[in-house]
Amino acid sequence: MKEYAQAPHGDVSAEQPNIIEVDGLVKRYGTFTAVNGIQFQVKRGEIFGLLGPNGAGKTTTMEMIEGLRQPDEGVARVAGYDTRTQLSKVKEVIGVQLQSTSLFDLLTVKEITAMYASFYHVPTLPILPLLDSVTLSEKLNDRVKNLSGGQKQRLAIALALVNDPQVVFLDEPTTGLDPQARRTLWDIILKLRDQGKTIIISTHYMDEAELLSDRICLMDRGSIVALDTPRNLIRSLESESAIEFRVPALDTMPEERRSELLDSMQGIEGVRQAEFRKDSYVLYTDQLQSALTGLVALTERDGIQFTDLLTRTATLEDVFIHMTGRSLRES
Ligand SMILES: Nc1ncnc2c1ncn2[C@@H]1O[C@H](COP(=O)(O)OP(=O)(O)OP(=O)(O)O)[C@@H](O)[C@H]1O
Repeated sequence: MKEYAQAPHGDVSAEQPNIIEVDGLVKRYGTFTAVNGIQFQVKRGEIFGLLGPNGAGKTTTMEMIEGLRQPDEGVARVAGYDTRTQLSKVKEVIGVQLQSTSLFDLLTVKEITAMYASFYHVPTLPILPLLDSVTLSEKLNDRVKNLSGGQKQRLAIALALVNDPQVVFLDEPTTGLDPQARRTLWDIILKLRDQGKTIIISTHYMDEAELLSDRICLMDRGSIVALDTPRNLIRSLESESAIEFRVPALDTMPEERRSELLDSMQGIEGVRQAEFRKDSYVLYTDQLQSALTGLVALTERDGIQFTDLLTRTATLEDVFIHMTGRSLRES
């Protein structure tokens, strides 16, 4: 199996010019504010991940940048073009992956690609090499309805690339796909970046965001909670490792005793942060050995049994929980 651990994060030089500028974007639906005054820049050639739980405002943000949705306030510029007033220019330089459900089921792969190409006034890419680049050349004459989920998503990406755009928008491209199909798509996305394309990808999978993105914009409830490289986001926890375990006696423990226990754990040498989450304790540390030793000493002293102990490296999920108090999945 291919090894993804070495994904080339941070290749994009800080000196690259901005290709997208988002300044104070707001979107309201009635009294509900879906996007609440966000601001960021995307550099040419980077993969920029929008990561957040369902309803965080990722799609709305992307659609305002694409010019598909009018912001109530603020400005988005793509390659210098204002998406409100220069939409036809914006359309020439962007490609947008459509959700597979909106593809025409009865057309063949080749026909739908030719149809999309015919929409453009700018020169489009030759169809066969384009479909080959998303490993669909063998499916040329198959009807869209007969494609698998992964093949449909690859076709949707090919359609987004037909005008050879500078910026490609991918909205949750791997949702619902099996692990192999996700990996195939990741390969295609990384190759697009190698070709110099700028990619904005939204996802609620933290592994995907971490693997693909040069920088990640963590969103929650319409706002940006953090924006940095995956490595720096995790570093912001100041803890490389997390220790998780359960204490079965907790169910019968008085509330006061529970919080005393959490305070004691917080006091273990090397523990930077102690949290109680769902039914488990989570300790964050940069000194795994001394935190573990301290935990064993504490529980022995107080006669507390723990179970299901595991140690792991800290992840973006931990960053999100630290920032918002909720997990990416449960929000
Ligand atoms: N047309 C609309 N009318 C009313 N509310 C809307 C509309 N479109 C989106 N919303 C609401 O705005 C919020 C943000 O939605 P958005 O689709 O941007 O989130 P998201 O982060 O992309 O989530 P998901 O992963 O579920 O697509 C949600 O609470 C959603 O219900």
